[in-house]
Parts: sequence; C-alpha cells; structure tokens
Amino acid sequence: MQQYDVIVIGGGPGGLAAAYPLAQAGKKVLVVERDLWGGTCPNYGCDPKKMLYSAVQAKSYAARMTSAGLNGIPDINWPKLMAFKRAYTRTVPNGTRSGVTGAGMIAVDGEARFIDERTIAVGQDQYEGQDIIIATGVQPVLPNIRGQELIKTSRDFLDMDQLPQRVAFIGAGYVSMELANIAAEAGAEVHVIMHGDRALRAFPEDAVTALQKAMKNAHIHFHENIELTSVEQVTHGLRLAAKGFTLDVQQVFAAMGRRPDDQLHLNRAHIKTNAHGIVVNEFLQTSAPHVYAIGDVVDKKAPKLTPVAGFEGRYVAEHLLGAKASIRYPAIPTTVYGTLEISKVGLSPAEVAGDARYIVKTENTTHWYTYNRTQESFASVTVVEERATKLIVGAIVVSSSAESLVNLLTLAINTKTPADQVLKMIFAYPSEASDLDYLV
Ligand SMILES: Cc1cc2nc3c(=O)[nH]c(=O)nc-3n(C[C@H](O)[C@H](O)[C@H](O)COP(=O)(O)OP(=O)(O)OC[C@H]3O[C@@H](n4cnc5c(N)ncnc54)[C@H](O)[C@@H]3O)c2cc1C
Ligand SMILES: NC(=O)c1ccc[n+]([C@@H]2O[C@H](COP(=O)([O-])OP(=O)(O)OC[C@H]3O[C@@H](n4cnc5c(N)ncnc54)[C@H](O)[C@@H]3O)[C@@H](O)[C@H]2O)c1
Repeated sequence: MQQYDVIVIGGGPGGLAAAYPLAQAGKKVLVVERDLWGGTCPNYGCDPKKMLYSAVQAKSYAARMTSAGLNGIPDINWPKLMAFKRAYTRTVPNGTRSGVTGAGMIAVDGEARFIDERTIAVGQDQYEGQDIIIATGVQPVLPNIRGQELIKTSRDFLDMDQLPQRVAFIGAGYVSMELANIAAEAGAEVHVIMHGDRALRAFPEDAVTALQKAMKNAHIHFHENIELTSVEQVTHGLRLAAKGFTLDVQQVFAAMGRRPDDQLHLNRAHIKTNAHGIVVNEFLQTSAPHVYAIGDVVDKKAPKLTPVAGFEGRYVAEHLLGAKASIRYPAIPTTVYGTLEISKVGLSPAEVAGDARYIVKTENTTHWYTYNRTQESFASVTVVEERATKLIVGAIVVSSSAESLVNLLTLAINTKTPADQVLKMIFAYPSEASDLDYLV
C-alpha cells in the first residue's frame, strides 16, 4: 500500500488551498479528485456564473443609460456568451491537475472512499495517510417528487448550448436569484417557484424586497407558497404541478440548497455527520482525530463560500505544520450577484436591534451623485458601528456594484479601523469609496 503524509480528498478550492502549502513544506501529499479538477467554483459555480453575469451587467448598465443619452440596448447572443465562458472553463481541469503534479504532489483520478481512519481506496488501489483532509464539497438537492429525473441543476444551466424560452427555478436562494437574472436578461421568460414567501432568508428583508422589485420589473415571475408535487413531460416541454397550480416551461432547475453526498463511507472511519455536513471541532478535526474536514462539506456557521473553503484549507495546512491556535474566522463578506447586488458583512441590523451598544446608519443612496451618474434603480448603504469604540462591525450594501464597497468595509472591520479614522482617509473622487465621508 502506498503511504503519504497527507491525503486530500477533493481537488476544489478547499482541498487545493490545504494541499499546496503542505507540499511546499516538504510533505508527501496525495490529492484525489473524482470529477473536474478545480471543483465547483471554477468549473460550474462562481467563476462561470460571473462570466455570464458580465454580459448581463453590461446590458443592464446600457439599458439604464438610455435615459442619459445612450442609444439602444444590446442583445445577448447566448451561444457566443457560452463560448466565452467555455474558453475559460475548458482550461480549468487540466491546468489545475498539472499545477498539482507540477508542485510535486501525486494526483489520482477517481472516487475516494474510506477503508478505516488512515486508509482510503480509489478503485482497486489503497492509500494510507498519516493525516487525511476531506474537502469533497456539496451536491444540489433535488425535490423528492414524481418526474425528479427531468429536473436540471445550476451545473446544467451554466453549460447550456441554447437558452430555453421559458424556464423555472425551484427555490429562492443565491443560485435561483442569480441565474434567474442571467436567464431573464438573456431573453428567457423566467419563473421562480418558492415554497414559502421569503427569498434569500440570510439577507435583510428590505434589501431583498428591493431586489425582488427590480426582478419583477425585469419580468421575472415569483410564485409563492407552492409545494411542487410533480414534473411531467408534455408536448412542448415540462409541466410543473402543485395543489391548484400548473406551469408549463421548457426547462426547470433545482436551486433548493446543496448537501454533501454519502459516497465516502465515513462510518468506516467513525466520522460523525448531520444533515448539514461533517461535524468538526475548533481545529476542523472530525471525530476521527487524524481526519480533518474543510469547505462546503463541513457543518458550520460560516457561509459555504469559496474564500471560506480556501481560508479553512490554509488553516488546516498550518495546523498540520505545527500551529496550535484554533480557527478564528475574520468578518466574511458575501454578495448575491443579481438584478441588484446585495452584499453583507459582519453584524446585521437585525442582530443588533434594540442593543444600545450599536448604532445603525442606513442611507437610501439611490439619488446620490454616485448612483444617479449610473442611473441605478435602487441603492442603499447600511453601516453598523459600535457606539463606544466607533468600530465598524457590519454593513449591507445594495446597488448594481455593491461588492466593491462591501470589500472596502470588510477591510475596515477586519483591521479594526474606526469610523473616525476612515473619515481621515482620502479616497479617489468621485467614487463609492469617497461617499464613505457621508456614510460612517
Ligand atoms: C452556481 C454556484 C455559484 C456559486 N457562486 C459563488 C460565488 O459567487 N462566490 C462564492 O464564494 N461561492 C460561490 N459558490 C460556492 C462555491 O462554489 C463553493 O463554496 C466552493 O466551491 C467550495 O469549495 P470546496 O473545495 O469545499 O468544494 P468543491 O468546490 O465542491 O470541491 C469539492 C471537490 O471534491 C470532489 N469530490 C467529491 N467527493 C469526492 C470523492 N469521494 N473522491 C474524490 N473527489 C471527490 C468533487 O468532484 C469536487 O471537485 C457557488 C456555488 C454554485 C453551485
Ligand atoms: N454569490 C454567492 O456567493 C453564491 C452563489 C450561488 C451559490 N452560493 C452557495 O451555494 C449555496 C447553495 O445555493 P442555493 O441557492 O442552492 O441554496 P440556498 O440555501 O441559498 O437557497 C435555497 C432555497 O431553496 C428553498 N427551498 C428549500 N427547500 C425547498 C423546496 N422543497 N421547495 C422549494 N424551495 C425550497 C429555500 O427556501 C431557499 O430559498 C449557497 O448557500 C451558497 O453557499 C453562493
């Protein structure tokens, strides 16, 4: 049996962030990947999504500027946009795999499963690791209804040769809101099927209401309180049905959350799990002390995002190289790249509501110079400050370019730069950053 210092299962952002520093430190590292090297984010997640979003963003910007002298709204040519995306994604798996082998690691293609706490099998081969890192990510949840096999996922959406004329998304979280915007701007009739009446539960209600209003203006249809019971093939596409509800579309995509699959045989290594993923301690150790888990596969409070998986990967590498501290996450920003962007970081107004230690400052910035210049339909900025220290501890930004301001506020939060220090800085003018003079 081949022996390694560290075996990493999963060649995505989490696994690779752990593997590289360990190899650089001289450890003998094996990485196993069953599908596309690079994982979800660069192959069928964040990166391809944001490439499609680039054209959508440009089109929306142009449409807004028709009121300011720009003539005509450009059309999106889906096959050409897809070719643009594929020109990037097709290089990812080979490029990632050769990066792994080029750094002196062993790359194995296939599905890993545990034999015991220190041994995994891939096909007929077995490998023993002093330590093992699980970084296997999550898979889309499909509704347990008749016709489930007809339902596609975000991965299919992000690689479609042609855009269907009528599409539906089941769920109203990140994936649905982002892909609905792309589909609608690219010319499809879009329906969002919600089993409740609240989209994007992790984001403040007023920000989500502004986003949904913008989506409705873009002719995206929301169907609330619908518990789907079946999907069936009909002459011109698919029929979705629920009690008192039917809808005919050409494609339907599940966007109902993502969960780990159970192909790893974790029970053989006595690794505890629950419905949200693998249970870990403050060192990201599983119930088997030499087995760690990182990234989306973990049950955790931190959001399941690419930079978080990378942070955890680097943390476990340092831990295995001798660092003793438990993991401490910085404030983590997250953005919904929708018809409007909603970005948030740190403490939310809801979390500090009624707590006199905090001040919440909200400004509707729609008519400010910055957002008027780009003819935004809606913009707002909320900053949460600690009263005694003037430290910025949270922010929410809604606009068509919210990510850049929230990243700046994330820097202020994590470097503990108080609001009065931010006011002493000079930012390029006119810009979203220079507006901070009036926001903190
Ligand atoms: C449509 C979409 C859009 C997203 N957009 C964003 C975004 O804008 N920003 C953001 O921060 N995050 C985004 N995410 C989330 C982001 O993709 C994940 O948080 C990130 O990829 C998690 O990294 P990971 O390494 O934990 O898992 P993954 O990237 O999923 O990698 C896990 C790897 O493990 C492999 N694997 C699984 N089981 C086995 C096994 N038994 N043996 C061997 N290999 C195995 C898988 O094939 C996969 O390659 C998006 C996700 C989706 C689906
Ligand atoms: N911009 C980003 O950072 C980004 C983008 C996409 C995905 N992601 C990551 O991927 C994860 C998965 O995204 P997602 O949108 O699939 O999940 P999500 O958890 O964001 O949203 C799931 C949605 O499905 C709904 N839902 C659950 N069960 C349902 C049912 N039976 N019928 C109808 N609706 C149902 C929920 O109410 C919710 O609206 C995110 O949580 C995030 O970690 C991040």
